[in-house]
Amino acid sequence: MHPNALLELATDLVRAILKFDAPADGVVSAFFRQHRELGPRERHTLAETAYAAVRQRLLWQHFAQSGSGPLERRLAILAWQGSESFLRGALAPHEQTWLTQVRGVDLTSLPEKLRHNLPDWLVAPLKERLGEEFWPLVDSLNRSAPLDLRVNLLKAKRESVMAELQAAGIEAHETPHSPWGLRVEGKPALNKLEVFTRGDVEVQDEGSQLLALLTEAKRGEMVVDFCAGAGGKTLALGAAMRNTGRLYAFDVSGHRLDNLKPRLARSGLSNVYPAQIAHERDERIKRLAGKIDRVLVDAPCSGLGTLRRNPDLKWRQSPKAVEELTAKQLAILQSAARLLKPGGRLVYATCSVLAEENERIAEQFLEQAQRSFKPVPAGEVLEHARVAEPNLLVEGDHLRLWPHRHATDGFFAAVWERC
Ligand SMILES: C[S@@+](CC[C@H](N)C(=O)[O-])C[C@H]1O[C@@H](n2cnc3c(N)ncnc32)[C@H](O)[C@@H]1O
Repeated sequence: MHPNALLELATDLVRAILKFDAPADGVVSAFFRQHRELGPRERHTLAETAYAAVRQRLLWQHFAQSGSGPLERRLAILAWQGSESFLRGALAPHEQTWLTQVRGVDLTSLPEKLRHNLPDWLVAPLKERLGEEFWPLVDSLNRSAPLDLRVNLLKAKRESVMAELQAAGIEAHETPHSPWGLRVEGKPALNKLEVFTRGDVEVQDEGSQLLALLTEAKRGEMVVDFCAGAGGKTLALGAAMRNTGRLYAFDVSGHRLDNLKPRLARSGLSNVYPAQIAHERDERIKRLAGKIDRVLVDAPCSGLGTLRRNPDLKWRQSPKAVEELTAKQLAILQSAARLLKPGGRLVYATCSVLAEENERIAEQFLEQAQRSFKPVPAGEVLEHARVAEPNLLVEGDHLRLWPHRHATDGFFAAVWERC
């Protein structure tokens, strides 16, 4: 494709993605469905450029005040993630001069807002919580997330998967904490490899694996994954149960649960019972009250711990949306808690970094449930689950993961035992 034709497409995609009227990954997929002629390298350049435009939107918009031509073309030029010579081949002489001038600006001289590219309402709580670690977090959010795999121990061992990947020219090493995890070098396509189609591995962030490990589901137990979605954690729980007992995968979204089906087929699990529920007080929940050994509540949340993968969320979320979510989170947690039998374990988790969605929900839950639930320190559970160096993963009684500290998404989890 001619360089300018690709830059024009990048301009169109940047225009579409910056409307923020739909999740960025959906906008990119829809764009590629309309442009089936594009090859993998072109798709990669377009997607990465669009994501870079979202990640550093404030900086690029500041620079794009100079220059000429359509604003989105200037943004696409600034955020370009393909080859430099290809880009230069697309630019008119005045654009070349402008780009060189802009690239010469000393970024350290710019106001903070243009360097962190975050909305004000998010900056304040992050600075308060992280202090000097705020800037390392900002740096980590501007990098892409590593590719982590969870080995399905029902079917394979970590060493054998590593050897098979290596034979396919893919370097992978053990994740630092999860005993199930592998971290792959680069971003190789995996979905056609036998090790994947056979169900020996699933793509899963190490942080998500740690949430399943905290649940410590065991052989023969009755377990509920209350907000199962496409079942990333369901699959990990089912394998931990060695395909025995009963694992209910609940979600209000039938569409998301449908995405669990092919993954379930690959995994070899037959102990999983997916079920769409109408809401958290569904009849099904009432029928199972007091009968369940372990419940994982991977609650719907702002997703602000996943900004490396979903940078659009920082512009699409708002304090009002977070407030609405917190009411839902507490309601789901309280309802899910009724499922547990005495001695049973409840795990509440989010992929948010905000205390409102995390510690505050855990506190409110315990205030109302202190006679029936007692907190369990996450560090002790992780140690018991053979997670390496659990002390690095916790703040007080809770699991707290950060992209800049742990190279995982931002995650929170609290654990309780039913008295
Ligand atoms: C963070 S996602 C779950 C991701 C999933 N556990 C995984 O590992 O792939 C939260 C899920 O909660 C679901 N949800 C929202 N409201 C719910 C409710 N009232 N009861 C149960 N699930 C709910 C959403 O449909 C969404 O799939």
